[in-house]
Amino acid sequence: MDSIFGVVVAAGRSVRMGQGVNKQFLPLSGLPVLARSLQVFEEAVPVKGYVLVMAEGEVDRASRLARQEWGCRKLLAVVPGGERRQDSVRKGLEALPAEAEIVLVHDGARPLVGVEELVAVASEAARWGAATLAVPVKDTVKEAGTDGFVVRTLPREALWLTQTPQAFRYSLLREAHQRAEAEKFTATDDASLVEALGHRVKLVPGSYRNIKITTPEDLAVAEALLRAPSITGDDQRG
Ligand SMILES: Nc1ccn([C@@H]2O[C@H](COP(=O)(O)OP(=O)(O)OP(=O)(O)O)[C@@H](O)[C@H]2O)c(=O)n1
Ligand SMILES: C[C@](O)(CO)[C@H](O)COP(=O)(O)O
Repeated sequence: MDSIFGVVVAAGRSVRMGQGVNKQFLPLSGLPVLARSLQVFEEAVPVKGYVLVMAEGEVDRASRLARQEWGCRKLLAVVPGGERRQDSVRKGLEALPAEAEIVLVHDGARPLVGVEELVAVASEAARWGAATLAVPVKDTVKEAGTDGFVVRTLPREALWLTQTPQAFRYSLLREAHQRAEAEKFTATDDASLVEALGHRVKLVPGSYRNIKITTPEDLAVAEALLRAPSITGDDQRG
């Protein structure tokens, strides 16, 4: 059995949430978004431990809340993040113990992921080296020009929305981050950095419930989903 660890990033600025606070501290059905995200790592038995990445000024607060109020027992360290998401992930990776073989990278802003999804993506990473949860696109996607007109319509059958956790062999993800640093390459997810190495990333079908809390309406949607645990919408492909 591979040694599985996690990195949860929550060091962003929450600009699109527009409330002037870290969105991951906002309450979601009575519990902060971040507490819910960490709970999944606590409950996933194969996960041995995880590192939390926070903005520099929130490290102490998050550490106290997680350990004293949210009951986080597998939390190994809370470390300061960086300017870009990938900087925060890199700093989290550097704080993992040497025994880490598989690493799950998760957005603190995705509180609705299920334990079984987390375990599934880790298991695919153990097999393929790199894997990400993803769901098929439901809308028709247009590529636009700077003039605001459509350039082309993309073939929907081939399009997936990627989520987190994304899981990787630790050595592969470290190499991908080091290469991105050396080549000044920025990407919005870790899978892209691994793809840039020429390594294949396995898509693991996830759930439409696993939304990212980005704008205010996402909180309302997440509240509704928590009230209706049986709604998944995962069969609605087309
Ligand atoms: N420098 C950064 C940027 C983002 N994140 C984290 O990466 C996840 C996904 O990012 P996103 O949802 O875009 O969060 P923000 O960057 O905070 O959002 P915004 O662009 O609206 O400021 C979030 O959990 C966020 O806290 C991070 O740890 N460090
Ligand atoms: C990692 C991610 O959640 C996958 O969908 C997403 O790319 C994060 O992007 P953001 O711009 O930081 O929201």
